[in-house]
Amino acid sequence: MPKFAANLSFLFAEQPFPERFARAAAAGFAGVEYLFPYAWPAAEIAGWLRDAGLQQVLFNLPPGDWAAGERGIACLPGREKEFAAGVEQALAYAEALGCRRVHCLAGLRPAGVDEARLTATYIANLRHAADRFAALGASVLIEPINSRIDMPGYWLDDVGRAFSLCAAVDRDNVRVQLDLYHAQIIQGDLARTIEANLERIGHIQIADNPGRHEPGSGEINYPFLFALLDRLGYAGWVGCEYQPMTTTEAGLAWLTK
Ligand SMILES: O=C(O)C(=O)[C@H](O)CO
Ligand SMILES: [Mg+2]
Repeated sequence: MPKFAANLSFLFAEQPFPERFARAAAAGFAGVEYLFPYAWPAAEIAGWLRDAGLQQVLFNLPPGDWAAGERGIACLPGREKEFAAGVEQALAYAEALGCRRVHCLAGLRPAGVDEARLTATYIANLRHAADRFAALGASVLIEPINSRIDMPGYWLDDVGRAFSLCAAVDRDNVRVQLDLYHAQIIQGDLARTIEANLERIGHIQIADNPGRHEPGSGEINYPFLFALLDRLGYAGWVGCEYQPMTTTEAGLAWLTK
C-alpha cells in the first residue's frame, strides 16, 4: 500500500487544528497535509509535528484573498509581486516544517483576459516559484481541479492541460498533484492517466465520487488503484483529502482492507 497523509483541513475536523496532529498520529498516519499553515507561527506547527512524530507532506502557497473567494493568483496578470511575496512566505514555512512539496493554486479565470496572457503569467510565476523552492530541494505542484462541481471558474480544470503546462514550465521540480477525485469528475480513465504520466506526478490525493467522502463510499475502485501504484513503484505520498461520512476514525476502515 502507498504511504498516506491525513489532510487536516478535512480529517479530524471534529477537533481544534492543533489537536488534529496527535489524532492523525494515533490513527496511524505518518504524514499530514492541509490547506494553509499561515494562521499559526511555523515554530508552533513544527512542535506539533515533532510531538506527534509526523512529517509535513504538503501545504498550499498563499491563495490571494481566500475568504473573498479567490482560489490562487498564479495565472492573474498584475499580481506577480504578491505571488512572489507569497512564495517567500511559503518558503520560510517549508524550511521550518521540513516540507518538500507546496501546491500552487492557479486562480479563477478573470473576465476579459485572453488565454495566452493567463498562460504566460502562470508559466512565469511557476518558474519563479520553482527556482526559489529548488534551493530547498522542494517541488512546486499544480493540481487540475474540477470546475463543474467543486470550484466553478477555476482556471486549471483539465488534466491533460496540467501535464502539458508542467512540460511547458520546463522545471524538474514542477510536478502535477493528481487529485483522483477531481480527475474522475473531469475525465475518468484514472489508471491510464496514472500509468501514462507517472514521472510527472509529484503527489496524489484521494476521495471517492460522488460526495468526496472516504474510499469505498462511491464509484472509484481504490483497492485497484493502490495496487497499481504499488506495481508502478509510486514512491510519493497519497493525501487523504475527503469529508468523512460520519467521524474521521469511523471512516478509516478502508485503510485496513
Ligand atoms: O481543492 C483541492 O482538491 C486541493 O487539493 C486544493 O489544494 C485546495 O483547494
Ligand atoms: Mg486536492
